[in-house]
This record gives sequence, C-alpha cells and structure tokens, in this order.
Amino acid sequence: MRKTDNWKFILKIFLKKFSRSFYWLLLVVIVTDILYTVGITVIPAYAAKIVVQPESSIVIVLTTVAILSLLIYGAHIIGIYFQGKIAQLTFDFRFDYVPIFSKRIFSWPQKNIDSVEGKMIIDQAYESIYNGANVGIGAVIDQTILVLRYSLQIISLLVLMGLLSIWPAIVVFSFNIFGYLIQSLGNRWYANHKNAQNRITSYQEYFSRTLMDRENGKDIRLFGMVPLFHDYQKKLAKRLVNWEGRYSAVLAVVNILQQLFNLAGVMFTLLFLISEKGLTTANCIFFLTAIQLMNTNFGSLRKAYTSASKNLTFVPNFRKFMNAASDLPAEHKQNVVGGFKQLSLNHVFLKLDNNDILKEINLSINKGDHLIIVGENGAGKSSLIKVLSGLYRPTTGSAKLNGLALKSVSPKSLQEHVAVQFQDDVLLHFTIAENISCTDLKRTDYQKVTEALRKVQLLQFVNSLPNGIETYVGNELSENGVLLSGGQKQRLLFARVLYKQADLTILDEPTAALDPISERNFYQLIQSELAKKTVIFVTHRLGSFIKKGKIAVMSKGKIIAMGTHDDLLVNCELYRKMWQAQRSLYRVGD
Ligand SMILES: Nc1ncnc2c1ncn2[C@@H]1O[C@H](COP(=O)(O)OP(=O)(O)OP(=O)(O)O)[C@@H](O)[C@H]1O
Repeated sequence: MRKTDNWKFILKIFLKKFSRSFYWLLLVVIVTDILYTVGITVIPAYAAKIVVQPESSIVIVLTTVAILSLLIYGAHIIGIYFQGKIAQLTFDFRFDYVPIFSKRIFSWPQKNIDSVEGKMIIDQAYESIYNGANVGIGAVIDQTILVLRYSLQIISLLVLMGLLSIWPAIVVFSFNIFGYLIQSLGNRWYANHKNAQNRITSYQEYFSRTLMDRENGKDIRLFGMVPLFHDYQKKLAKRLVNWEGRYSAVLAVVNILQQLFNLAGVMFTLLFLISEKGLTTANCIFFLTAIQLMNTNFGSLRKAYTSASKNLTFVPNFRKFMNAASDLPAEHKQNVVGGFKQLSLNHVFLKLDNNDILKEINLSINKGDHLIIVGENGAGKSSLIKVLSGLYRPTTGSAKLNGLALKSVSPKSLQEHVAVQFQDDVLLHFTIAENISCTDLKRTDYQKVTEALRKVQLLQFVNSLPNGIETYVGNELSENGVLLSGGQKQRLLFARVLYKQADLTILDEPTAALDPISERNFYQLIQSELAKKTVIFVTHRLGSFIKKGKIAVMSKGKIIAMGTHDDLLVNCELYRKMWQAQRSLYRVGD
C-alpha cells in the first residue's frame, strides 16, 4: 500500500466528518497563530526604539506596545480555545466507528473471524482507532493540522525576514531543511521496524490481558502459574526494551545533527549581521528573535510530521479491515424460507486453516426429523453444526435450505426459522429476560419468558432474585447482577431455544453441565416441546433418548454410519465401542 493512498484514505474519512464550522475554527486558529508569530518578533524590536532612540516619545511607544501586546495575546488565547474545539472534533471521530466496526465484523464470514489472520486484522484495526487520543488515525489528523499551522507560521516569518534582508531567511530555512531530511531518515527507520515492535506488544498484551482478567484467575492461582507468566513477560519486556534502545539511539543521532544544523544557522546569521554595518539595533533584535522562533517552529513541525508519519503506519491495518472480504452482499441474500422443509448437504468438504475438517458429507434432514450426531472428540461435529446453521460455508459442495443455497438466504429469515445452542455459548451481561428473548425488554413477551424458565426449572430460582426476570446476568453492567452456575447457564440458554420455538433447533452438547435430574427434564422437554419441530442434536451422552432418533456417527471429519441405535450396535464398531464404554461407566461396581 502506498503512503499517498494512506493519506487519501484518511482524508476521505475526515472530509466526510468535518462540517463547515470545522474549517472556520481552523481559519481562526491559523490567523491567531500568524498574528502571534508576527507580534512576538516585531513588538520587542519596536520596544527597543526607546533604548536606541531616546528622543522618541516614551508614552507613545509604551502605549503602542501595551495595546499591541493585549491584541496579540488576546488573539492567542482565543486561538488556544478554538484549538480545544478542533481537538474535540478529531477525538470524537472514533466513536462513529463503534457501529461501523461491529457491522463489518459481523458481516465477515465466521471462518475469517475464527482464523488467526482475522483476529490480527480485527485487533490491529481496533488499535488504530481506539488506542488513545495521541495514537492511530485520529493522531494523524491532529498532527497534520499542527504541520499546517507550523508551516504557515514559518512562511510568515520568512516573509517578514525577507522584507528586511533575504539572506538570513535563506540560510536558516536551508539549514532547517537539512534537519528535516535527517528526521525523515529516522522516520524511515521507525516505519521499517514498526512491525517488529507491534508483534512484541501484541504478545505482551496477551499476557497482561490474561493476568488482569479476573475470570482466568482460578487455574492460574491454583496451579501456581504466575511465575510462568512473569517469565514470558520478562522475556518479551527485554525484547521491547532492546527495541526501544535502538530507536532511542536513532533519535539521539537525529537530534544531535539537527541541533548542529540549528546552531550553524544562528552562527551564519550572526556573521551576516556583524558584516552588515548599517543594520539598526531594532532590526538586529528582530532577526535574532525571528531566527530563534523559526528554529523552534521547525522543531515543532518536524515533531508533528514525525508523529503523523508514525501514526500513518496504523492506516494499512485499518484499511485491511475495511477492505476485508465480507460475506455475500445483502442483495444476494434475499431468499426467504417460508417454513422449514429440508436441510441438505451434498458432497460437502470444509477446510479451515488448510486442514481438512469435513470430508464428503452427504446429509438430508427433513421436517420433523430428530437427528442425533455422535462421535469422537475432534471428529468435526461442531464444525458440521456450523455448516448446517450457515455460519461456515462449505469449501466445496453445497448446503441447501428448502432447496435454496443456504448462503443466499437472508440472515433475518434464517434467524426466524433456526435456533442454535452451542457448547461454548456465553450469556450476555444483560437481564435474564433479554438473554432469553434476545431483544429489549419492551419487545419481550414476559409471559413466554416465565413459561420457558418454568420449563427448564429455573423459575423458582429467578423469582427469588430481587429483580426477578429483570435481574442482570453477571456483574459487568449491574452491581446487583446474579452469578450463575455452569448448569444454570446451560438451562437459561435452553430457555432461549424454547422461547424461540424455531422450526429447526440445533443443539451442540447442551447437557454437558446438567445434573442427571435436569438432564432427564431436558430430554423430556425435547420430546414434549420440540416433538413436532426438527431437531439436530450433538451429544456424547448415549442415554435412553438416543434410542428414539436417527443417529449419525462421525469420525475424522466423515459420517461413517447412519441409522437407529439398534442398527448401529450391529453395524458400526465405533458406535458399539462408545456405547459399551459408556454403559460400563454406569454399571454399579465397575
Ligand atoms: N476455526 C478453526 N480453525 C482451524 N481448525 C479448527 C477450527 N475449528 C475447529 N478446528 C479443528 O477441526 C477439528 C474438528 O473440531 P470440532 O470442534 O468440529 O470437533 P468436535 O467433533 O465438535 O469435537 P468435540 O467432541 O471435542 O467437541 C479439530 O481438529 C479442530 O482442531
């Protein structure tokens, strides 16, 4: 990606953001800057009149100096106030990105979100916007505005100096240009080495995040893993400190050379002033003030420019995020499924990170079917569920819902007809009712929520809470929130499924955390509440329930057998082994 493209990209974002008032603010700030620059170089020279020309009227000179100073400093104060307003505008831009970010992330194929590459892109894009006021894309704009302001101040000084004598202006300007060239070498070093630094900081953030996250605390504490973490962190810190050391050395060289050039500029001008015998004291004072100010302005300009260039290195990450392939555009996802009739996979293969996860899957689920999927750990059951629920698109082969390509069905229609419960689902720290209805309280059917809670045997517990179904889950958004046990969470998630009453319900190990009584209640609910619905159900528990449906056995990414429990006991060795192993666990005395 070219640097100019990065600038163009940022400019486009901000031009859209800034209204006319922004340009007025900027104009006022620039005018006050120039007034200030001119004022503080001219006023001391004018005041010197009293010293060198005692015959001039002290009253007039002093009054003029006082009035000019008041005007100049007044304008300067107004300028500072408006700078604050500009900073507010450029800071506020990041909050426009909350909806843009989430919308884009959720329009990505799930496969990309789960991948390492996807994680990096999201993290880095996030960093470019939200890493603080002086970092990232916002900082590029802030610093570019500074570059513009300092440049105009320098130009006004050059014009002022040039009106008296062109040579000091040319000399100081040229030396500062050398200073700038040296600075750009330092900038180039930073751009070339930024990725190495990024990588170390991103690893380090993992450790800080994990150590600071209280939810991770249990095992780290119980297994005494803190030293292991600190060890890793120390090594990374060392690498980071080394990196910073090298960068400081580069900066020091740049700084020293720049100071030398500045000094040379001042010396040359002094020589010039000495050689110009006719120069008045007032002009002499003017030149010396102007040169000092110009050097300071050049220094600030270089600093702002360096900062803008440094922060520009964030832009490619952000652009990568904005340009990342999203799912099919909405216009290709207009198909609506009336009611559920059939879900079918034909010759489906799924590759994730270049690994073959699913191989040659052929499956057809018809209205009213109850399909149970069993298999070893890592066989591909959850991945298959992700294909069936439309989260993963097959790498080859087709997935169809009611004869329509699953990828072309509108998300809204899919959401209406399909309910899914994954083994790693998390409850949001919203109210219990919102977690079940998946919408705000105004649109929630309280009676249906109560009914679902009663069915999963949580109603009594929820009613005993201070705010009933309006109690918050967890304590991130409310101090009165309730902390739920693993089994309670799983029952609440199942209440969500019952509330929805979707045509097709997909459940991925929904009983793993349930006690035996709750588990039995769960099977009964499937048979009573979802009897007429279509259900796909992944489980490791080969209980009595399994004898009632059609079973698919998975191994190493394939469906190796399909049939009833009795068929499979005879025809599928893996199934027979799993059944016998589980039975042996529950036989008294074994
Ligand atoms: N996003 C991913 N990227 C790469 N590989 C993945 C991804 N998700 C899963 N896998 C791999 O796919 C294989 C199947 O995983 P999957 O979760 O589908 O198995 P499973 O049958 O549900 O296992 P379990 O019974 O343990 O829940 C595993 O080897 C896993 O490492």
